[in-house]
Amino acid sequence: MAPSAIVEYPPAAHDAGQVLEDLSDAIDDVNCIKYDSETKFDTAKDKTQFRQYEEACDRVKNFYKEQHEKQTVAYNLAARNRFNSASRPRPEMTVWQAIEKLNTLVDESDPDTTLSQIEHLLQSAEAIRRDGKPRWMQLTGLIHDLGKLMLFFPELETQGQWDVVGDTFPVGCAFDKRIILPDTFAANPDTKDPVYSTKFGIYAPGCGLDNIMLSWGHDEYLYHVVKDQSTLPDEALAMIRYHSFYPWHREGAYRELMCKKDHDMLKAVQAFNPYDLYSKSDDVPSVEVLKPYYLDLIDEFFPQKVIKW
Ligand SMILES: O[C@H]1[C@H](O)[C@@H](O)[C@H](O)[C@@H](O)[C@H]1O
Ligand SMILES: [Fe+2]
Ligand SMILES: [Fe+2]
Repeated sequence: MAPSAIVEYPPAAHDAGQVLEDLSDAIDDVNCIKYDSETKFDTAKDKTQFRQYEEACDRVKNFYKEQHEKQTVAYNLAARNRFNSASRPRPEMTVWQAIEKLNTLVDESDPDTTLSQIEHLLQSAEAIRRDGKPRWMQLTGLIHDLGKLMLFFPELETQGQWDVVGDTFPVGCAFDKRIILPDTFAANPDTKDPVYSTKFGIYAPGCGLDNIMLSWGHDEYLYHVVKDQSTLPDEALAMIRYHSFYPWHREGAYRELMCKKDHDMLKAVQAFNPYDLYSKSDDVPSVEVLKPYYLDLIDEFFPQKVIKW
């Protein structure tokens, strides 16, 4: 360390904000959650080449056109009711069985990978592990897209991929221009609704993201499954629930709906995002080699092993 970096005590300047920031950095260090460290990827692709939706292929563009037309408040309420219905038979399987089951799915919304989901999940988890992040975060990387299993559960009556994958955004208030391909909302009936088409719609400023209906899909579904059946911390739950909410965590939209807690959650989600996105160009991992390590990790945070999906 260069001599100029030696900190004098007592500090010359009494900047309370700075002191607090230093303290919070120190606490993050202790918790091993240093969010701003350099993240390394064996990336063949540079970061500006990801998420290029205007230039994406028809598979992706058609996906978003359909999703943006069909994600309405009415649909959202119906999907949540189906999920919460006490009479819904809940499929049961371990987390690893769920990962293997998802293996056949290729995500139609994704311009950056055509790998199977098991490979995407292992790439994310391995990138987090490589950077020395805590075990709960590695596990979050491993499971974050398991909500896509919805597609295989007929009781949830998913309508195709449009109500399972892709970016998310709130329904019940105006669709922000910072959502990808924003013009494709024109045919969504909620854009003609006198309340849902206004800036805050059915929400109040500062009401908190917990009180917002995000478009229905794999994030929200998995969040509810994991919240009740794992010992993962709040940051992990936020990473799962909001990882597809790019207009918020990347573009800065909908910030006026946040409450105090959401600011901490935003930092966590932003810390998670590069591992989800940029690991897509990493080497394809070997499932068999990695399996024993991740089986242990799953056991650590899912005490009852067999999960109700
Ligand atoms: O295409 C992707 C994919 O479906 C991801 O799982 C989701 O989290 C992203 O936000 C989305 O853009
Ligand atoms: Fe996802
Ligand atoms: Fe992902």
